[in-house]
Amino acid sequence: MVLSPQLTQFFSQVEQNKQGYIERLTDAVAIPSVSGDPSHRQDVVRMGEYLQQQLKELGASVEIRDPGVQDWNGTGRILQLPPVILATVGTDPKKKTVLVYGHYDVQPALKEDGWNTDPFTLVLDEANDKLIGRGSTDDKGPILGWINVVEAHKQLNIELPVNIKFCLEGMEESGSEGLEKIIHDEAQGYFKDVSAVCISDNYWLGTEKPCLTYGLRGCVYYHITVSGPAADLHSGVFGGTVHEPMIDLAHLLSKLVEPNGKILIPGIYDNVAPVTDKERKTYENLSFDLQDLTNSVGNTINLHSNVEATLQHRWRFPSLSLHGVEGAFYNPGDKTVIPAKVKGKFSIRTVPDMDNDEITRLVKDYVTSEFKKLNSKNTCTVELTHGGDHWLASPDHWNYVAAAKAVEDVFGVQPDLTREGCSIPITLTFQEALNKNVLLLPMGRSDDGAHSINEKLNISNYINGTKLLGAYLYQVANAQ
Ligand SMILES: NCC(=O)N[C@@H](Cc1c[nH]cn1)C(=O)O
Ligand SMILES: [Zn+2]
Ligand SMILES: [Zn+2]
Repeated sequence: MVLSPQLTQFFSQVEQNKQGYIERLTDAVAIPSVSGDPSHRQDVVRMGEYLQQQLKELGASVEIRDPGVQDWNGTGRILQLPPVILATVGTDPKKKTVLVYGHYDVQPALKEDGWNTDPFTLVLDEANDKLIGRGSTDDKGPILGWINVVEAHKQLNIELPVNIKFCLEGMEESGSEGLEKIIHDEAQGYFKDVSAVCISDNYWLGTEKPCLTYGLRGCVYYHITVSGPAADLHSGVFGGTVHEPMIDLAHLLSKLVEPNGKILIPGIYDNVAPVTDKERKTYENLSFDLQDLTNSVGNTINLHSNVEATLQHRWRFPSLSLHGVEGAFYNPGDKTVIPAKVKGKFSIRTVPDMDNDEITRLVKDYVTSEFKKLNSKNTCTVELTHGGDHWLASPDHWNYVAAAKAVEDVFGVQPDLTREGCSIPITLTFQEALNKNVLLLPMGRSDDGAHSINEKLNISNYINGTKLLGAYLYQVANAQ
């Protein structure tokens, strides 16, 4: 494979800039832009301002859109949502325009969660090729990767091969509130000339080989609330004399899913698309084995004994997870309390051709009928708290062909074609509102620990990932 002179020049500029790129990620990780915690809302805004400044310094024209306000967790506490950043680099009508989406908010992180180091101080561990810190891989590293590409071209005084339009939000980890409306409102405005969309916000299947991702599961999230007593009760005084909300809830939660992962809600599997022979072939020859799962999980607790079943249950079958119970006693030690009101939280990852409204109807009917069987005098309600649809794109599209060639330019291998088990609901919005192909082009590895403790991005993934994003733009420019 022979690289063009521009790409050769660009790759060597990226190598030279390595220190500067790490410093940029250090600055970004230091801003604790946790969207799910109101006390950090100003930090999310500050992170957005940091990106706007970086983009302006590189010559981008930057606009912001106001997504409005948020009623935090339905508590009546009204919070301003962080701005959506729309930035344009290049407006040449003869060039294609790539829309780049990313998010500048992060998941919560506390040292006490088990981090080895302060989550918001980027640790450079050169011996192990790691950059450790919250947001390093999800999603600050990839966003900065795009900015690094623009900077390298400016330094080299060469034009980008395509126009870039950025759409950066600060609420992805909290349901992307307000973004969907902005995309629809701007479909014939800011987003009008977009040729294709690229999102770098997921991970390689394993740790060795890059991949392109063309599918995501959806997610519907529910709360079951059981309440009875007017206040928490003494279990010695009242235990055995009243219906206990926590006992009712434990029974209900146990009726949702079997320990082997089978969902017990009647009708839930009815609309799951059958596995075709063509699809079966897509699980062959992927750079993934059960040891990759074990390594990422940190234990041998796999439900399925082969790769095909494991990937099918991650990508194309629904799953139900129990997340937690609000209102229950959870501190260390023993407290002899009967909690007055408990809220069980669970979600279902959805797949083609499941329908969110239909799932919610099935969930509500089932939980209500199971509660009736308990003959409890407590009150039980079920509510959908947020939902997003599954997504599937065509990997035969020129956008994917361009990305595959870019992977070969940088890594000298053909990428795996993968789907993902997680959800980025805005992906489907871009596809439907703009009627353009969307590509997921990950930078990080499967063991990066996104959302977990000690989140990391390998230094080589950051640097080669920056090269990949740039090479992709060149291949898009040449695509038919
Ligand atoms: N990087 C994608 C990701 O982690 N997405 C979240 C989105 C989500 C869904 N409900 C709440 N957040 C995921 O959990 O899949
Ligand atoms: Zn993300
Ligand atoms: Zn995330």
